[in-house]
This record gives sequence, C-alpha cells and structure tokens, in this order.
Amino acid sequence: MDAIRITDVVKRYPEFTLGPINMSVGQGEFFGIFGPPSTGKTSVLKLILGLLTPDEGQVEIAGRDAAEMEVSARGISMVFQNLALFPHMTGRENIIFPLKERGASEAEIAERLDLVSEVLHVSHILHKNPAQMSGGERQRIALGRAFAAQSRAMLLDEPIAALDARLREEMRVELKRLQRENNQTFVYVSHDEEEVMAISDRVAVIVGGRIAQIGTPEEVYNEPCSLAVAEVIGSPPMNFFEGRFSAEGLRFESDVLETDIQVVCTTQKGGAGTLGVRPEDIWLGESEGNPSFKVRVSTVEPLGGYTIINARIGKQIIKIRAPGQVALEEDAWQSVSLDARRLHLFCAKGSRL
Ligand SMILES: Nc1ncnc2c1ncn2[C@@H]1O[C@H](COP(=O)(O)OP(=O)(O)OP(=O)(O)O)[C@@H](O)[C@H]1O
Repeated sequence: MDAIRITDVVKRYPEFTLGPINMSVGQGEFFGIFGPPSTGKTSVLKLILGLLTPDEGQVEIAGRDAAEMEVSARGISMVFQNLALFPHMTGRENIIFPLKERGASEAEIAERLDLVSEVLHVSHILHKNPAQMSGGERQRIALGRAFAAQSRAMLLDEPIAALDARLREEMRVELKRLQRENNQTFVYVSHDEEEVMAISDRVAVIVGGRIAQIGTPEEVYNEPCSLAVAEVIGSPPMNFFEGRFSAEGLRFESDVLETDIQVVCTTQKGGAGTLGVRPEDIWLGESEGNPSFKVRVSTVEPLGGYTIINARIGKQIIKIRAPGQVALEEDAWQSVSLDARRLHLFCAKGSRL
C-alpha cells in the first residue's frame, strides 16, 4: 500500500491552476519534488497535509481517503519554508512539544531529544528562544521538532535552504540517514536540483503546475521525457540545437553545427526538432566515431575539480564541462566532439524521441 497517493488532483487559485496531479509515494520512500519557483510544489504538500482541499481528485493517506480524515489524524508533520516555532518556548521546549502533546514518557522524551539534537547539531542552542537564534539555527530546531514527533510521514518544504552551503551538504546526508533509520516516508521539496537529486529515491519534476516526469534521479537526468524537463534538470543546463531531421530520420542537421549528426530516430522522419547535449558530453578535441566541430572559446571558469568553458558556435553560446583543470586561451578556436551515445532528441512539440 502506498503511504500517499494523489489521483487526478486539481487545485485552482485565481491566477494559477495546479494539476491534474497524479503521484504515489511508497512507505519508507524518500520522494523529492523539484521545480522552478512558483510551480506548485508547496501546494502539493499542503494538499497532502490537509491545509488545502482539492477542487477535484483524491488524496489518500495509507489507503484511506484523506477527505474523511482530520489533519491531526493523518499522522503527517510538515516543516515549512517559513518555519513557525513557538516564540515563547526555548529550543528544547519546541523540540519536545509534540512528544509532550501525545503523552510520551520522560525517558522517551530525553532519548528523542538527545538523538535529534546530536544529528541536527543543536545541543548548544537548546536553551535559547527563537528570537536569540540565527535563521539557520531556527530551521534546525524546526526540523528537530518535526523529527521528534516520529510521524508516519514528513513533508519538508525547502527545509535546509536557510543554511550555509557546507552545513546544507552535511545536513542532507544526516536527513537521509535519519529517514532510513526511522523508515519514515519523506516528501521533500526543493528548488535546488543537486540537493533533491542527491537524496531522493525518486523525483517528481513539476513545471507550470503539472508533473512533467517522475523517476529515479538517474532516469530523470539521463532520459528527460521532454524539453521542459531537460531545461530544468542539470547544472550547467543542457545545450540545445534547433534543427531538422532528414526524411528517413537518420540524420539531424542544424544551421549552427558544421556537420550533420547521425541519429537513429524511427519515430520522426523529417520535420523540425531539437538536439540536446549535456555540458559533460561535449569533449575537448576530436574523437573517433563522434561528431566534431570547431568552437571559439569565450570564457573559462576553473572550478577546481572541473572547468566550465563557455564557447561560441555561430550565434550560440554553449557550455562545456571538462574534467580537471584545462588551460584554454579566450578567443582561441577549439575542436570539440559530442558523445554520440548521449544525445537527446526532442520533437517540435518538445517530447523526447
Ligand atoms: N493561497 C493562494 N492564493 C492564490 N494563489 C496562490 C495561493 N497559494 C499559492 N498561490 C499561487 O500558486 C502558485 C504556486 O505556488 P506554490 O507556493 O505552490 O509554488 P512553489 O513551487 O512551492 O513556489 P516556491 O518555489 O516559490 O516556493 C504561485 O503562482 C502562487 O502565487
């Protein structure tokens, strides 16, 4: 049985419509929701929690119709983007609040408090009131309170966005560990693609109020089902070349690229389309059996472990991600080749071919 199932759910705001949304989250699954700002991610969580009622469709929690369940009966906690701590309570009191509410024993309260304080690095701020904490500290206390509750499922809305980059990386590992150890169901919203891809078992990509794709992080990255998904997944983003397919669907030609690209496309014979190539699938230099062409180096960003090269080809700028550190002169001509095994083809309507 799914922990959460959403079927044909539509929510209408005056200027925005979410859905129809269809998704299911397994018990113990870490389910990520990723998408650009204002695409409906938070609204999906509110529908699950019961803060919003769907205009159409059904939300089920552990096999039961959520419409018939009080919010408190759903067994779900949520950590909001704009977290709400009780201002008159200390960090400790905030964290143990849900345990006291359900009448947990002193021993259990002490044990849970110790565990979450250690994992979330908050032992030293437990005595403070929220007003005396930094934004990141408040966020961690809010996470602690949600974890202490040991609810069936946790909904997390950008839960670590307020933390600095290093702490964010550490926390995402800890969150995943806590989730696994407690075998809890997590629905985790983030607009940080790397974060959501790194910790989720599956990811739903939401674009413009609709789920564009659901899959493992690898599936979504390696086989984006549409241009819309390909555009938002990957950093630096995928390079796109507009062009045409030959009549038999075996070549793709673009005014930007010097050479035709050999493709195998049985579903599209002739007509316009788009070729997508990830920055890491463009290699410096020519390579046997792979299409090559010349680009003009524009800027070089040395990032330590890898280098991002911005290069001009015709009127277009492309991004190349080269491993390690490479020395390239700005304005120099450079041969590059495309990894022929990793080309992404899309039809004129944007669907993957
Ligand atoms: N109560 C509301 N009344 C009217 N419009 C709303 C309401 N709540 C959200 N919206 C609109 O619905 C759209 C989606 O909002 P939502 O918060 O679900 O998106 P989001 O993807 O979580 O955004 P962000 O990443 O910026 O937090 C936005 O355009 C927002 O303005």
